[in-house]
Amino acid sequence: METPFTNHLSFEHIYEPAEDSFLLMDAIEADDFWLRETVKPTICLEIGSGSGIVCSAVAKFLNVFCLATDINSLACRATRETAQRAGVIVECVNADLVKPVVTGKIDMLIFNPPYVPTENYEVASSNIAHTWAGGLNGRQVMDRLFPLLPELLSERGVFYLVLLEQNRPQEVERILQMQGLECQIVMKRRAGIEKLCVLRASKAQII
Ligand SMILES: C[S@@+](CC[C@H](N)C(=O)[O-])C[C@H]1O[C@@H](n2cnc3c(N)ncnc32)[C@H](O)[C@@H]1O
Repeated sequence: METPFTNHLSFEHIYEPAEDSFLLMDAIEADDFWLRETVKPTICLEIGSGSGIVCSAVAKFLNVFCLATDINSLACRATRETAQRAGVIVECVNADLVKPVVTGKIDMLIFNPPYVPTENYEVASSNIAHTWAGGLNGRQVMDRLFPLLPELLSERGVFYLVLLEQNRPQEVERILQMQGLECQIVMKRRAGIEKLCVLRASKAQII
């Protein structure tokens, strides 16, 4: 997948693309055939788009219409700029998780969440803390999304989530399986001291 340029951005208040961003893009690229042949996504939503590097790359790679949300308004602006420079349109809304998004229509949902285990008070303590501080087990933000998934995803919808080993990926798998989603860890990577993986949770049949 072609990586969009982000050198027009300052990373003082938004997340600078890192190993987790690239792992997510690689995991999606590895599903290329299945995505094109089975999911055939028409609407993709990235939650927490940051610089916009992931949704812009996905919009271009799969030729899919991308929506994005970010709780940081500066990230929303960055996302729009990155998309424009990549030659795609991404509508980014300044919102908490998926608040304004129409449910039942999302074929592809992407989230590289704030996943670092911290004290709960650190979550949302600043724009930059929003990018990494995940509270207890690093799951405070992503756990709020899980109950919304069955309604949010379309009949063939698929969800890609970046997780850290300390987030207890197997526990997350069980939570999502209980909501009728088929789950699999599709990629793992070590980045310094972090052990990262991408979990895929799907309504569409996996071949
Ligand atoms: C780890 S960064 C990922 C940025 C980008 N997607 C990437 O992979 O490079 C997490 C992003 O989620 C955003 N975020 C954190 N909490 C959020 C929430 N409740 N709703 C929407 N976005 C949120 C942060 O502002 C940040 O941009």
